[in-house]
Amino acid sequence: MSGCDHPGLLPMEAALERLLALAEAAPIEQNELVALAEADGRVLAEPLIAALDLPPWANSAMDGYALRLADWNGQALPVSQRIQAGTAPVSLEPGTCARIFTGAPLPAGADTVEMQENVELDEAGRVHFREPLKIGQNVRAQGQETRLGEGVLPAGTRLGPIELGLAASLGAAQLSVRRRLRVAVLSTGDELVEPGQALGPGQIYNSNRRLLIAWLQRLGCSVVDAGILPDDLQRTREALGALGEVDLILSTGGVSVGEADFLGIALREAGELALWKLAIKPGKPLTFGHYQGVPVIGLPGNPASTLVTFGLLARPYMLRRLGVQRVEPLGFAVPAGFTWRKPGMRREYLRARLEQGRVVPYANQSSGVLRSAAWAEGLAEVMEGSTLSEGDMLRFIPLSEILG
Ligand SMILES: Nc1nc2c(c(=O)[nH]1)N[C@H]1C(S)=C(S)[C@@H](COP(=O)(O)OP(=O)(O)OC[C@H]3O[C@@H](n4cnc5c(N)ncnc54)[C@H](O)[C@@H]3O)O[C@H]1N2
Ligand code: MOO
Ligand SMILES: [Mg+2]
Repeated sequence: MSGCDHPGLLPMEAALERLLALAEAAPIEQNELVALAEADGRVLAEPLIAALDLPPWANSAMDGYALRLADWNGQALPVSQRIQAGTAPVSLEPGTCARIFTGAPLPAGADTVEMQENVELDEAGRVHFREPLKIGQNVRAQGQETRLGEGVLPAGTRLGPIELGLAASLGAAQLSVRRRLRVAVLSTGDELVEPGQALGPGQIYNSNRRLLIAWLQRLGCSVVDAGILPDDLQRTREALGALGEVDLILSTGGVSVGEADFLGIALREAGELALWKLAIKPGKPLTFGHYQGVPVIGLPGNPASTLVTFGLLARPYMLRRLGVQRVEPLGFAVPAGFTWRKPGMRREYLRARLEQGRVVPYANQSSGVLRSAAWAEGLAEVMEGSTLSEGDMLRFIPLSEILG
């Protein structure tokens, strides 16, 4: 495999680097306190600091008997108390053991738990332990997971079920999170009609709007639906200018070189385009600019181009504005289940599946075919300038890594 530069097309890494630098220059810095129940998908604004030791007290990892090992010389021990989870034990009487259950606090004086399967009880109810016993066995020490005051999650953490569970375990009822990113979604195209309406000649249904709004909602954004914009320069200027209250305008279509592609023109007259034309397929005419100070990402109109550029470029940009550090999907290396004979000038993101551990691309990779992505489990990355034989390794980015 070898790299290959295309004059005028920006390589993927450079495009992403530029976008992330633009994001860092426009960070969202307002925070809000939200209940845990509302925090899924949000970004932590301040580190989560442990307000207690976890576990708060030493407890038993097993159902069994607690003893002080130094008190035991092989003799049977009487049971002096019974301790269930949720109760407070008294100190262990010397020369005795305590009946104890999983998650119950260890009584002061005890340091070891034996599981009930390993002991025998005699008629007098005394417990016969067997060698060997190891001091501390089956005891979960106070603070073994987390110490009071310790930083548990850094600011910039994207909260999901695991982080919310962890915050709950530390007793946090509310978290300080970045406010939602406000994103306007604009669909450009004279041909677009909303589902539910009849199609006229030359018309198609608007799929990008639904795709993007659902995706943005999963990302925790607050969405302004700016509807459909006709292919008209003056209307484009007006529409962009009317969306001032948002953090980002996300449009689809109108960024290529056609005579009805006005989004790029409107952005260019408003100032410098920070980004246009990338060495990727699909997604070449991806555009970034500003309109009256508001960042605008112009996603190419073809639905698979919208999907790829949103997932691999716009999504990282948006997360970085909220302070998330790791914003790019990792993916993993898998062997190709296909051959690739013609090295391309652009890096390709094939809509593909894994079959028997190998990447199989959808047969029709046209950027107009959204069905390819519904069939796919991920994006298979074919580097610019490379050829592939079956079994050669390439990166596979599961859609699940970028869809939320
Ligand atoms: N002469 C050239 N033509 C094109 C080039 C080029 O380099 N030279 N690039 C092609 C590539 S690559 C792409 S990608 C598209 C991008 O076009 P635009 O972003 O300008 O988008 P449109 O022209 O408005 O639409 C493209 C295509 O997508 C359909 N579309 C648009 N919006 C939606 C929507 N909301 N829902 C469903 N489908 C949508 C539209 O009907 C077109 O078929 O340009 C190539 N052309
Ligand atoms: O970049 Mo376009 O998205 O190849 O079809
Ligand atoms: Mg066009």
